[in-house]
Order: sequence, then structure tokens, then C-alpha cells
Amino acid sequence: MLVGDSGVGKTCLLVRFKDGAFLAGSFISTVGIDFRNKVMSIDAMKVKLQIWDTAGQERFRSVTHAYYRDANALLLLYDVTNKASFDNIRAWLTEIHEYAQQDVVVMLLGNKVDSTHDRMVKREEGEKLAKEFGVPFMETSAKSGLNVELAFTAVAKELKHRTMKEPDEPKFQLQVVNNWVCLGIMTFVIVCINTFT
Ligand SMILES: Nc1nc2c(ncn2[C@@H]2O[C@H](COP(=O)(O)OP(=O)(O)OP(=O)(O)O)[C@@H](O)[C@H]2O)c(=O)[nH]1
Repeated sequence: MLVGDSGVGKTCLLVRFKDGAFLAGSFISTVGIDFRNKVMSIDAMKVKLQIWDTAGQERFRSVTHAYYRDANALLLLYDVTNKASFDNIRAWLTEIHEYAQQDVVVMLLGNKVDSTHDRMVKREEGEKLAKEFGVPFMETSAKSGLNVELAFTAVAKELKHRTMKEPDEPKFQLQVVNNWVCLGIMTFVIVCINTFT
């Protein structure tokens, strides 16, 4: 799921990743939520990503909240030419903490790095914030395509890794433990019955 303030470039980033193009011209704000699928190859395996593009505008916040809990990964964007969008990242992280799954994959992206003259947020500031919250960080440009494929691939790899991972405890071991617990309880009950009758 793509999240972040309105105008940071969520839709453009998704279009760049999906179609390899840049949506130049007038800015059409997303209404509510939208999604696109993309199949990509990760370590010779086909992985289908369903990517949800959310509206950054405050008035749609209640709509997007409902989608957080089903998200496996969140790409949290700010615009490097818009300091307020960077300052709001802490609030977004609080929201993620409140509504998303505890183990959700989060990646912080500073978008629009092609606009070098208008830059208001230094790369180091993004890195520092990401380090503070223990999330990976990249600077991207939906316009030039810089790091777009790389960001989505990194998240897809992490999700594939998590999906393929064996559970820590094999199920049969848990069952053996449960059987021993049951046997213990039954023995205790029988001893009690014999003692009191
Ligand atoms: N220079 C530059 N402009 C960009 C980039 N990404 C997006 N934009 C521009 O920023 C504006 C907003 O982009 P969107 O992708 O619609 O923003 P959004 O985050 O989806 O906005 P909401 O739908 O309102 O949440 C548009 O005018 C885009 O052309 C980028 O990487 N570089």
C-alpha cells in the first residue's frame, strides 16, 4: 500500500513502476483508494503484487484506515521539495502503528529527487528518520524513474522471503507437548478422584 501526504507522488510512482511512464501535467488527486497488479520475477519465481494507491487527502483518511490491516507492506512517501510532507511522516508512522499489522513491512521513500533546485529535505534527514524508526530508506523519482523498480523489488523480496519462511516450531512438536500436558492433567484428576472417594 502506498501512503503519504497528498501530492507526494504516490500515483505517479505506481504508474512509473507499472507502466514505465510518468504522468506529467495537471495533478489529479486520488479519490478514496485504487489498486493495480503487477507480476514480477523475484529469484526466478513469479510474484504477483497487488498495489493499493491511497488518497493522501485528510478527508479520505477513514476510508484508507480500513485497508491498513490487510496490507503486508507499506511504502510511506514524502516529497523532498515539500518540508511539511516530511514533517508529517511521524504522524503517518503513528497511524501505521495504530492500524496496520504489527509485522507489516515499511519502507520510507523521499520522492521527487529530480527537482534538485527545489529540494527542501536533505538525504541525510530522511536517512536519520528512517534509522530512528528502524525502516529502510530510499530516495526516488517517479519522473526520472530513479530507484522506483529497486524500491518495489526490495519490498517484494522481503515479502517473498517471509512467505516462504518455515515456521519456527514444527507443528508436531507442539502436539507432542500438548499430549504430555493432557496426560499430566488426566493423571492429576484420577489421583484426586481416588483420594477423595
Ligand atoms: N518533479 C516530479 N514531480 C512529480 C514526481 N512524482 C509526482 N510528481 C508530480 O506531483 C504531483 C502529484 O503527484 P501524484 O502522484 O498525483 O500525488 P499523490 O501522492 O498520488 O496525491 P494524492 O492522490 O492526492 O494522494 C503531480 O503533479 C505529479 O506530476 C516526481 O518524481 N518528480
